[in-house]
This record gives sequence, C-alpha cells and structure tokens, in this order.
Amino acid sequence: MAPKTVSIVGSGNWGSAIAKIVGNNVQQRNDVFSTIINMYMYEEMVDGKKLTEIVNMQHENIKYLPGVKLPENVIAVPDILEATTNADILIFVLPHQFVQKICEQLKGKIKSSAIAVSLIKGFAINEKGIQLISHQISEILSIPCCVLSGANLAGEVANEQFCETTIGSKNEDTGELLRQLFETPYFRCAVVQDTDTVEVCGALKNVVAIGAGIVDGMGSGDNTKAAVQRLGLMEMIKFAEIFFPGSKTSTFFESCGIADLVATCHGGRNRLLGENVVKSDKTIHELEKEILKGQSFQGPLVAKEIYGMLKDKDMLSRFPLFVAIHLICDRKMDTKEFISCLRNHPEHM
Ligand SMILES: NC(=O)c1ccc[n+]([C@@H]2O[C@H](COP(=O)([O-])OP(=O)(O)OC[C@H]3O[C@@H](n4cnc5c(N)ncnc54)[C@H](O)[C@@H]3O)[C@@H](O)[C@H]2O)c1
Ligand SMILES: O=P(O)(O)OC[C@H](O)CO
Repeated sequence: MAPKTVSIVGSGNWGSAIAKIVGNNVQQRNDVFSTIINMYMYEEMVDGKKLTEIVNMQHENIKYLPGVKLPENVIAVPDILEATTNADILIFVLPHQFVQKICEQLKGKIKSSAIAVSLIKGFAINEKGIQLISHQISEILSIPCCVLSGANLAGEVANEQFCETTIGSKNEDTGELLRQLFETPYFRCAVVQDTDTVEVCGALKNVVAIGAGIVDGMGSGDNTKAAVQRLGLMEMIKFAEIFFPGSKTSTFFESCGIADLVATCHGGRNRLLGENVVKSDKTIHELEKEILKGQSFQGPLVAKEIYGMLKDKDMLSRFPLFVAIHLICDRKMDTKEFISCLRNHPEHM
C-alpha cells in the first residue's frame, strides 16, 4: 500500500509539540507514512517576520513552543488548501472556535478517502445544542474523525517527559494506524472505542481546572482542591451519561479522564486562569492576552457553551460546579461564593 500523507491543521503550543512527535515518527515508519508533513499555520508577524518563514528557517516555533526544535520534514504552510492537498490523515489541533471556519474552507477540497483525528478539547454549538468537535469535522468534511486526548501538557511532552494518552477510534485498524503515527517511548497511546467519552472528558476537564485555580487563588489547601476535582469528575460523568448515552465509566480511568483532570488542575493554563480570576478584576479576554500572549484558554468558552445548553434544558441545578465556574468567569458571581457551591453540592445530599 502507498505510504499515507499526513497533514497537521494547527500549529500552536500543542500543535507544535505534536508536530515534533509525528515528524520524527513518519521518518522512522516511512513504509507506512510519507516523510514530508505539511503543518497549516495561521500566519502572523513575529519580530517583523512571517512566523511560517521563521519556522521553516529555524525549525522552531518561537512564539508558541520556544526552545524546542521541530524535525526538518515538518513544513509550515500558511495556505490551508495547500497544506492539506493529498492528505490521507488530517490531524486537527487548533482552538475549537476556529474549527468551523477552517472546515468550511476544506469542504469538497480534500481526498474523499481521508480520515481525520481531532486533538482538540472543546465543544461546538449548533442549532441542536452542543456538538462534539470530531462530529463537527466529520459532518462538514464527510470523512470519519477519531480523537486523541490525554494528560498531555504540551511543554512536558515536547521535552519528552513520559506520559500517556488515549486514542478514540471505533475502527480497530484505524486505531492501530494512529497508534503507529503518535506513539513514542515517552508518549504511550492506548486505543479505546468509546470515542465520544474520550472527547467529552477533554472538553470538560478544562472547566474543572478553572475551579481548581479559583481555590488556589483563594489560598485554600489541597483538600479543597481535591474536592473540586472529585465533584468536577462526578459532574463530568453525569454530563456524559445524560448527553452521550452509552458512555463507559471505564473510559474515565484512561489518561483522557482522571489523569488529564489531575494534570490540568495542577499544571494547566486553565488552572492559571482560575487563580488570576481571583487575584485580579480583569476580564477573561484581558487575562488571556496578558498571560498567554497568543495562546488560548478553552475552559471559559466551554463553560459558557454548556451553561447556555443546560439553561435551555432547565438543568442548571444538576451541574452547580460547572455553572458557578461560568458565572465567576463572567464576573456574575463573587469568587467567595465558590466554597458554598462546593459545600452545598448535590453529591452531598
Ligand atoms: N497546549 C496544551 O498543553 C494542550 C495539550 C493538549 C490539548 N490541547 C488542546 O489542543 C487545542 C489547540 O491548542 P494549542 O495549545 O495548540 O493552541 P494555542 O492555545 O497555542 O492557540 C493558539 C493557536 O491558535 C492560532 N490562531 C489564532 N487565531 C486563529 C484563527 N483565526 N484561525 C486559526 N488559527 C488561529 C494561533 O496561530 C496558534 O497556532 C486546544 O483545543 C487545546 O485545548 C492543548
Ligand atoms: O493548559 P490547558 O489547561 O489548556 O491544558 C492542557 C492540556 O489539555 C493538558 O492535557
């Protein structure tokens, strides 16, 4: 069989870390994969030069993953159609708010036999309510879309510190192909078929991590933070049970579940946001600009999306932690009220 061409759609903090892994792997497995990888990069000027040109000259994404060398077979391409022409495998890894626009541009322009894999942690909103990003990609492009999600803080992965991840694929052969594309001795991939739950975990843990940051900002101890994580996990499980029937509890014990929740509540950008929401009165947008310098917090947007959906369905009282986190991010609830939310949580009734 002809080697498969891989394209990466996205080149931020995680996109660049994954480009390092995939760029190296395709060189070692060149019987299975073509060795040149196009990486779509949203063009911007850095120090007066185009970021794509800097990446292609220096083999380093100096804005989103400074200090990490990327393999030379990863080529940054500013044109989305040029980046994805001939791709057999499309890796989607960009903040979820940009997916619809990118997919609309790709519609009818990619190989009909291509497959996608989404590394994105977020939800889309459409007229029916919440939609998984992998479903959105699959629906717009008319191709299957798998997922990859786990306890994977990009900087640590890029520095080759051991971690696990979870690939969700309903098709066993595709799951094995993706494992070959992503697995390294420091990035251990487990494949499960319960793809929806893998993705739900990735989106919701970003919301819980803001709660962990809020209690950090308030100076509460580790016990309080553990309570946020436990109650958050209970809401994540309930959310999956109600809105994604058939979801398996065992998936929450994979890297995409409990491990990612713990990693993000301790070392993630969303945790940092929660801490700063307590310590400053700036808006989320101002904090994002100030703290992340171009990177993106996904938690506040997901919290807002699920708040709107739960309100429409008259279910706000069943998810008080998610609701409080949204209201605090929106500056409609005082951070001091967060402890009462934990104290009066329905899990204690
Ligand atoms: N960073 C991590 O540690 C990490 C780990 C696992 C999963 N994720 C998930 O991966 C996804 C991507 O995150 P990331 O960290 O790579 O990105 P990031 O937070 O670094 O986001 C910035 C990216 O968005 C791009 N961008 C800005 N405006 C754009 C536009 N209008 N259209 C298209 N792109 C635009 C920027 O060029 C940059 O590449 C998210 O869903 C995130 O939750 C992140
Ligand atoms: O830095 P965060 O909060 O976006 O989390 C990053 C990853 O999702 C951790 O697995």
